Amino acid sequence: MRDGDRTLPTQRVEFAAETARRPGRLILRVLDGRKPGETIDVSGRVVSVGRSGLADVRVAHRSISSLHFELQARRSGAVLRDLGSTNGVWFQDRRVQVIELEAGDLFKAGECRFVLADVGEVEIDALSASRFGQLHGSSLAMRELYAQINSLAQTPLDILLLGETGTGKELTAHTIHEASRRRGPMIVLDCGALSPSLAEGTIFGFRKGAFTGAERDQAGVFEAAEGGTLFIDEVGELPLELQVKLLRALDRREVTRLGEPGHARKVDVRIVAATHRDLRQAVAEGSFREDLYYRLARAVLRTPPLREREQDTVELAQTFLGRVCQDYGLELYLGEDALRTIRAYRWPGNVRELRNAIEQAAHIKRRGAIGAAELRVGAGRAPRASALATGLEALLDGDWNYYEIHAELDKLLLPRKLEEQDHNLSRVSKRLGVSRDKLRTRLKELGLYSRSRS
Ligand SMILES: Nc1ncnc2c1ncn2[C@@H]1O[C@H](COP(=O)(O)OP(=O)(O)OP(=O)(O)O)[C@@H](O)[C@H]1O
Repeated sequence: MRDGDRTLPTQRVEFAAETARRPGRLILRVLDGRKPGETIDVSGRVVSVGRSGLADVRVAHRSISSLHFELQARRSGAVLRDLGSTNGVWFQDRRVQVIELEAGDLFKAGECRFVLADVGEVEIDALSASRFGQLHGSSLAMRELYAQINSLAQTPLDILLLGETGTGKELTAHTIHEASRRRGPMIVLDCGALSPSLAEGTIFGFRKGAFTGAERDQAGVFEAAEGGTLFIDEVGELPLELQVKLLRALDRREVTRLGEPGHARKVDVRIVAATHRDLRQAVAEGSFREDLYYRLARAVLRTPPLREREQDTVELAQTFLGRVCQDYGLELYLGEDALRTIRAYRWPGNVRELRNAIEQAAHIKRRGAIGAAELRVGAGRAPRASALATGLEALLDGDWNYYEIHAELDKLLLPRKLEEQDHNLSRVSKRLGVSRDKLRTRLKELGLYSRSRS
């Protein structure tokens, strides 16, 4: 694996399944459009509404974009998000990007009015396990994922994994492969790292002399994964001309090496594809082929972001710490204030961020209790550009409300400024042009106060 993970031998364990309930039932009333007054049950975790067949719910009206908005169920309502529509989403006469709705709220998309008529729970299957294959976590969101992997792994279906960066898509692919009991290997093809000139040869293989530099016959990743699983990571980055060829290979289960026209080779490969991009949006924009999307999306799994499974953070932190200690012969544990910091920090979504924070702290401390001071969560230890590229993008794209976004920005900003000023509150308040009292209140609200001095 590319990320320093370890491959464990496949364990055959029987897990008990249970039924559980989670938010997910949404009833939407469409007041305009072709069938005014129609009530639609849009139950599901995230539901898209638009004019095209790509949307989960189609609303035929000229003012509605092909993918117009999305609803995500919450405990007592739903998060409504504009999907880049032309005519916008409107709530109380204001155009909104993301807003939290309660049952009974009326909103507009283009010229059509909708009411979120009712919300409730749906019944789901979950496994009673705190880990499954290489995935850790005992939150309901993870246990639902385990149940889905468990029921899909041994089917012949190809699987599409959707989820934000660093939420465990690759680990999920490994877990699917292990649980599938397919005897061949799992091969990883990272479309984001493919060199354009070598991409086709890497995927489908080539014959000696097929192009300059092709000095010997070479199998592609499909053939290398024979009898096993081909994990196609960042499939949304695959150039359009290769998307056609990939679709053909998937449909016919055969590949043709470069330089061997007319000589197709049969392959027995299970495909698991992943992307952090919204592929339906990419289809709507024309950068991803619709037929390939439907081919890949026959079975879809979502890896939940950390913010949807906060109860897993301490468990994951302990797991990561155990691994560094084992690898480097360190003797460390998480102190009370570190545990408090881990619980209090609003992790945006990325498990990798949590792992990095633990690993850095372990190398700084080396022995004894890791305290909050070593755990520089959200303190912007990454260079500014990459913090902006990953953290902020995820934040702005995520379903955070106004106050949460400001809190996340402050959690990045304030620890950085405190550190620059040697944790001196007066100097930080002067530097930022905000009163000392206001700054102190804010630090307290965010659980950052204990680390600063006046
Ligand atoms: N459920 C989990 N249990 C244990 N570790 C996890 C879990 N989810 C993610 N991780 C950790 O986070 C890191 C990122 O996971 P992974 O590479 O599978 O994510 P990804 O979604 O494929 O990321 P990217 O989109 O950047 O490729 C892994 O190295 C792993 O250590």
